[in-house]
Order: sequence, then C-alpha cells, then structure tokens
Amino acid sequence: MNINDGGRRRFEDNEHTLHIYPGTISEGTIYCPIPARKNSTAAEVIDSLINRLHLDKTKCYVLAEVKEFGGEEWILNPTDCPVQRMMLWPRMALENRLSGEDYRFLLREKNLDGSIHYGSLQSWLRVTEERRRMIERGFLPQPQQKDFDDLCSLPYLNEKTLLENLRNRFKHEKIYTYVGSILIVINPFKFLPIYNPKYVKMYDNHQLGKLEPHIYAVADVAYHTMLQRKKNQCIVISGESGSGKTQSTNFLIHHLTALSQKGFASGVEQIILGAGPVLEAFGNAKTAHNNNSSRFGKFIQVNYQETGTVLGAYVEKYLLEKSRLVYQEHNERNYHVFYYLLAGASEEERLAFHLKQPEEYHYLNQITKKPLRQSWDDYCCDSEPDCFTVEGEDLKHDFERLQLAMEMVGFLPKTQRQIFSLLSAILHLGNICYKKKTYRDDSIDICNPEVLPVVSELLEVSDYIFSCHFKYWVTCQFLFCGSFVGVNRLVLFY
Ligand SMILES: Nc1ncnc2c1ncn2[C@@H]1O[C@H](COP(=O)(O)OP(=O)(O)OP(=O)(O)O)[C@@H](O)[C@H]1O
Repeated sequence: MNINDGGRRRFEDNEHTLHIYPGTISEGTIYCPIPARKNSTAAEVIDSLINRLHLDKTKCYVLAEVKEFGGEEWILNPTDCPVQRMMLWPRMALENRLSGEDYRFLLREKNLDGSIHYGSLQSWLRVTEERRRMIERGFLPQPQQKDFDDLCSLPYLNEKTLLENLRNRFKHEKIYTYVGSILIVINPFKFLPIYNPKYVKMYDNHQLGKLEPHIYAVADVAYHTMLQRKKNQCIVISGESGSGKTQSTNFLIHHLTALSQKGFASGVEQIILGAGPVLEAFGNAKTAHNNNSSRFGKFIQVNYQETGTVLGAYVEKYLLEKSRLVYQEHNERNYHVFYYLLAGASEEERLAFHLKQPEEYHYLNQITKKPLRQSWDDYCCDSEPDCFTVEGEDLKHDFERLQLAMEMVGFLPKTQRQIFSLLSAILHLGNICYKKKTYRDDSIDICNPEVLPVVSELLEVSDYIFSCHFKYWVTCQFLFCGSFVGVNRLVLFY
C-alpha cells in the first residue's frame, strides 16, 4: 500500500453526514441529515432527500453550497460531489454548527426556464434574531444620521471629520466607504449578511457610487469595464496585517466567478478554490496580530473568454517570508504545513518521514522558550500558554483538507509524498548542531552526525553527495532573508 493512502483512505471509506437545509421547500424541517460518501453525487443526494422529505417528484431540485460569511450560493452540477466540497470547509464549519452556520448546503427548486427559485432566502436569513435585525436595518435605506458614503463629498475634509465619518458608519455596520473610486474597508471581525445572492444581483452592472459602497461594486465595475472596453483591469488590495486583505480577495474572486458562471459552480471555480487551502498551508502562519497571516504577496490573474466566462486563474506569489522557516518571534509559529504534517500523518507516514513531536524540532520549538523577562510585571502575567496549536484549531482535519486540496489542484500522490518528505528533511536539518573545531578557527564540526543519514534519505541523495554539499548549504541557510509587503493585486485579463 502506498504510504500516502493512509490519510486519504479516511476520505474514501468514511460515511459523512451532509446537513441539507430545505428552507420553504419543506416547512418545519430545519435541516435534513443525509449520509454520503466521497464520491456520492449531488443527484444521488437529492434523490435521498426527495425520498426522506416526501418531496414532489415532478419538480426539479438542485443543491446550493453556501460558504464563508453567508456568502454567495454555488449551484452544484448533478455530477458534483458534495462531500468533496464540504471537506474544503474549515473544521469549525463541519463540527460546530453555531459558529460555522454560514457553511451549508441548501435545497433549491429549479424553475422550468432553468432559473433557480430563491424564494426561501428571507426565511433563511431569519434564522437568528441578529440576522432579522440586520434585514430590518437593511443595506439600502437612507442613513438616519448624516454620514457620507464617499469621503470626497465631506463638506470639510480634514483628518478629524474623515475619521468621525468612518467611525459613524462603522457603528451602523457600514464597513465600506468610497474615496472616489477607491474603497476603504474597516474589518468588522464578525459576520455581516451582506455577501448573499441578493447583493450579487443588486450590484450587477450598476454604476459605481449609485448604491451603498460594497466590495461587490468594485468587482462588478472591473468586470463590466473589462468586457466593454476589452482592456485588462487591476484591483490592488492593501492594508496592514490582519486588516482583511485575504478575506476581501476571497470576496472579490467569489463575486467575479459568480458573475462569470451565473451562479453555477464549475470545475474551474473548484480548482481556484482548491488552491486556497494549499497556498494557506505553505504560506500562512500564526503571527502576533493574525492567527492565519499570509506571509507572502499574491498576484492573482483571472483569465476570461470574450463572452465573460472564466477560463482559469494564475497565482504568482512573491516575497515569501523565508526567514520564518528558521526563526519565529515569541508568540508566533512556523508555516502551518509543518504542524499539519506532524499532527495528521498516519503511522506509516510517521515512520517513512522520520517524524517526531513538534517540541523536538528546533525550527518549531522556539516559541516555547520564553523571552527574557525585562521587569517584575513580566513575572505577573505568566499565564501565556506554551503550545503548538492555536485555539479552535484541529490540525488533523487541516492535514486531511490539505491532502484533498492538493489532489484537487493536480498534485500526484508521488509529488505529495516528495513534498512531505522534503518538509521533514527541513525540520531535521534544523536540529543539526555545530561546534567549533579546536585546532582551526574557521571551521566547524557537527555535534550530532546521526541526523545526516536521515536527511539524505528524506532528500533522496546519497550520504556522500549530501556531506559534500552540506557546508555550502550551511552558508545558504544563514543567507535566507525575506520581507513581507502587505499588498495583494488582483488582475482581470481579457
Ligand atoms: N469583511 C469581513 N467580515 C468579517 N470578518 C472579516 C472580514 N475581513 C476580515 N475579517 C476577519 O479578520 C481576520 C483577518 O483577516 P485577513 O486574514 O483577511 O487579514 P490580512 O489583511 O490578509 O492579514 P495578513 O496580512 O496578516 O495576511 C479574518 O480571519 C476574519 O476573521
């Protein structure tokens, strides 16, 4: 058996439970649990639902997937596999229905003309009191308090009036404000129901500034300008760490693909979304400001056909913070993928990749060493936990999700295995200790030479070649440097 099979077999064999929300199609049913396997199709799941809920068999139904922040609905094709899509959701969405309630499958009725009946949207949003209040508040009604949705319209423009205007709007949960064609976003750090199909439709082909500011408006203007003028469009997303750049990029991509696919999930969209967890695992890490901070800049190019349909996407990464591999500040971590691998690898993988516990690796255990205490106060706040997991994190689940996403974006099992082997080699390399040779000033000896055969096995190079190149590698290791620029650029290529 292939070693990689260990983790993936859990997906193949396990029976999962899909929670399908029928809304007004079946009054009185909040959700219907349907058992399904990795390869069960949406058509099969709908058949089970029709039988279970005694639905009208003459009608046509579709499954819709709802993702982050109550976002857009993606209509699944009959051959799509809901379990595979669900496994890309964060763990919170799978286990804790309260905090993950925005991730779900809805049952929708398809009209005779092929359009989807969104009749139950209102009752869907009425699930909690908080959301009902949001609907009543509405996004469109004129502001009660005098605020300006475009800072250029402020009668007196100075720092004070500008900040007061932004604060006023934020208090009313209006996180978006224009400055001409620039959009300012204030991170709300909580769910706002302003990313559902109602908003997709509302901002479709509208003039910037006519409606309340919204990130969809920016995506929409870029999309339609590209089609009309037949020219590439570029959106630059910039801000400090934790300000919401990644989240905004996701909203933009979701909206751009929604406009292009007219709400239907396609293979392309699946691949674009599958790339997310892979990039996140290898390029994101916990920092003092953000538990899931991207440590690289992204250049995302979305390619379109003349008809406006998405052809594919290309992601260029730059300025990855390489120094994080060998050193992390206090209260920060190395890249997520190391923790995923160590927690989620099967027994066979552990043996083959010579995996140890996280605290046994120098490149991972630096956060457990407390910083030097500067003052008496430092002794009082000693409650900070020395741990390798972030609160609410399930590293095993994240490793399975990563393996599935790698498979979806086209990594062959052999390549995946080589990548994990390389990751383990990096960790072992970090454990090599050096001592100065006593008789020569400028050379060093390795204190623990037993690590070298392990590393050469993982890198699949002979012990001899590895030893010859090792000195060169030591020099390179200390030359690793990286800086991070908090800018994402999203380009629409026509
Ligand atoms: N529009 C939003 N609505 C609700 N919460 C949001 C929104 N944007 C961001 N957040 C919250 O803020 C957190 C940090 O956002 P995000 O990771 O996008 O920041 P970032 O600017 O990409 O950070 P970094 O530069 O460190 O990668 C997210 O995990 C999310 O919880």
